Amino acid sequence: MTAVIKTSALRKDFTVWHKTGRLRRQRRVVSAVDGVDLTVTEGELLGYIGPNGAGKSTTLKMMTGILSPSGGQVSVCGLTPVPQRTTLALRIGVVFGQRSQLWWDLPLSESFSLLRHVYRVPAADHAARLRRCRELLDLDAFLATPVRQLSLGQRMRGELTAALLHGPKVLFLDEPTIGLDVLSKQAVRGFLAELDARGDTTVVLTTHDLADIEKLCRRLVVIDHGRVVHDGTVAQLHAAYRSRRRVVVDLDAPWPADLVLPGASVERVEADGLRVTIALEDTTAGELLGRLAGSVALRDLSVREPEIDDVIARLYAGR
Ligand SMILES: Nc1ncnc2c1ncn2[C@@H]1O[C@H](COP(=O)(O)OP(=O)(O)OP(=O)(O)O)[C@@H](O)[C@H]1O
Repeated sequence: MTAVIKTSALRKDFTVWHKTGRLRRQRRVVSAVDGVDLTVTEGELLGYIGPNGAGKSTTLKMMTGILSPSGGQVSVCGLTPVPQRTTLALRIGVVFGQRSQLWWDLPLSESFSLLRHVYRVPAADHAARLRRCRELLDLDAFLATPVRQLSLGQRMRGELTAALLHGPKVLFLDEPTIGLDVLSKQAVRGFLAELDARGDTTVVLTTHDLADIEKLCRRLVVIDHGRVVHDGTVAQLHAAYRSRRRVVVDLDAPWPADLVLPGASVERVEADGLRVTIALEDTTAGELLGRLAGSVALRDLSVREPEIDDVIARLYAGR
């Protein structure tokens, strides 16, 4: 597999000054990215997550040539981002929440035409890519609307299109679903899933919306205080943090507090003892059911898979 993005011991330090008195200031160095080693291969869709201030945007800015590293190496499409920024711009697409590639006073469609000239895209390629985006992102209803009048969800769909019209090899997305309504989120996720299925674009996605991760990413890199604390699949993350399945049982008579459940623990008792949530630690739902059937008046039962929010919350809390 070809490595499209490679970083080794990548660092970024910022110097910040704090006021310590009326005229005094103290210098402090913040290591926003503190030795990140990462390899992303062609066609991967990588989720890059972490709590606020973890260093996600700073990493993306170094990968896209906006910021120079303080140390280590970064290469994207075989190029060194800052010195080769102009060449790199032709090979990557970028959607950063705060920045826009669109012309605010022009209709969306005119921004797309201008971008074709900026990137010198052959007309047929441009038309084919735009057609696909129009279909998948449902753009037609607002193509003639000036960008400043678009809703956030409409603009984000426009930004995604703008980032892809020159056919980049790598797409960097910083919080593409933040603040979007349910339908726009679905449209963006569906679009990214389709992009992933085609396999010709490598995507790096930062998000605080863990549903994005669950729906889209096989591989997840978690960064905290500038360091990688997990690199693997979502399933591996659950295994590492011993995520547990839960069984919720509804009863006809209150839960007997003295009941012993080997390999499981009672997490919550509600509804006057008629609903109990049990975490499976070292047993299966089947074994638990067998045990419960002889001891309590079961009315209903459901099994809940571990939620990624839980495991991520535990990971962040343990830092
Ligand atoms: N230009 C800057 N000058 C000084 N400090 C900065 C600068 N940019 C980022 N930082 C600091 O570097 C750290 C990492 O910031 P970064 O924006 O990369 O985090 P993030 O993971 O993207 O966070 P968020 O989820 O809140 O967007 C933070 O402590 C931040 O305050």
